[in-house]
Amino acid sequence: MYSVKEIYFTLQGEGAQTGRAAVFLRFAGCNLWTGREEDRAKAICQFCDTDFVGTDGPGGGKFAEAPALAEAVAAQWPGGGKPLVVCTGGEPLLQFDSALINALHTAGFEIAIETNGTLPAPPGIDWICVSPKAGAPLVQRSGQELKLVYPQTAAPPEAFEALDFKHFFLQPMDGPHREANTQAAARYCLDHPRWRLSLQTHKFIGLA
Ligand SMILES: C[S@@+](CC[C@H](N)C(=O)[O-])C[C@H]1O[C@@H](n2cnc3c(N)ncnc32)[C@H](O)[C@@H]1O
Ligand SMILES: Nc1nc2[nH]cc(C(=O)O)c2c(=O)[nH]1
Ligand code: SF4
Ligand SMILES: [Mg+2]
Repeated sequence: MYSVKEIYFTLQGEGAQTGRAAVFLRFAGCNLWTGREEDRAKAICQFCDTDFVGTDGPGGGKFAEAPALAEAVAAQWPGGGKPLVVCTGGEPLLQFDSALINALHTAGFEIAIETNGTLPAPPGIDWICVSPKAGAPLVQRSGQELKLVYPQTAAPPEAFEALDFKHFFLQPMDGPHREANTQAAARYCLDHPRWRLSLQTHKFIGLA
């Protein structure tokens, strides 16, 4: 059984695949926050910008089997190009499994995942984006991109730059200090050129 908050078609707004059309498959639930505002201050991850509670979003629901979920994802793809699904959440690795990887590949999709890295990714995922969180164990230490929300005092970029990733991104923390965080992230990338700046471009243009 998969609990899905929402399924929708948009452009990947972040990281190395920015601008690419993708179906977003957002799983419900996370291991670093309940998703309830009253719990935010005591959560391990306190800056989350996402509603991942419940299965009530567009295209959301409970899916008993992987093929049914893959079919719901495929129904959102308009045709043409290389179909891409971005599996996110919440924390997708709480629910993601080899049955779903097989079903999405069978449906013709390239599979990307956005994860906090606290759980190991099963084999077969085409694009792994890990976004480490201060105070949480980092288990998934390899992939295509590491996208660190910046700044996190207890998770400085230097702690991650030796890991096995192709791309290293800093993404300014959204919230009340977004502008200052963006300046600080840009400054860090200027001073440390192996890091690149990832802006959440979908937010500029009103995409979800
Ligand atoms: C909502 S999370 C879901 C996937 C997974 N739980 C994770 O944290 O990577 C998707 C992406 O948004 C980032 N993110 C969450 N809140 C943010 C914020 N306030 N500002 C910038 N990026 C944020 C996360 O770090 C992650 O890269
Ligand atoms: N357009 C768009 N791109 C994204 N890339 C990662 C996102 C996420 O929430 O995981 C996200 C998102 O929520 N929207
Ligand atoms: S780990 Fe990801 S989904 Fe969970 S609270 Fe943090 S940013 Fe949100
Ligand atoms: Mg998002």
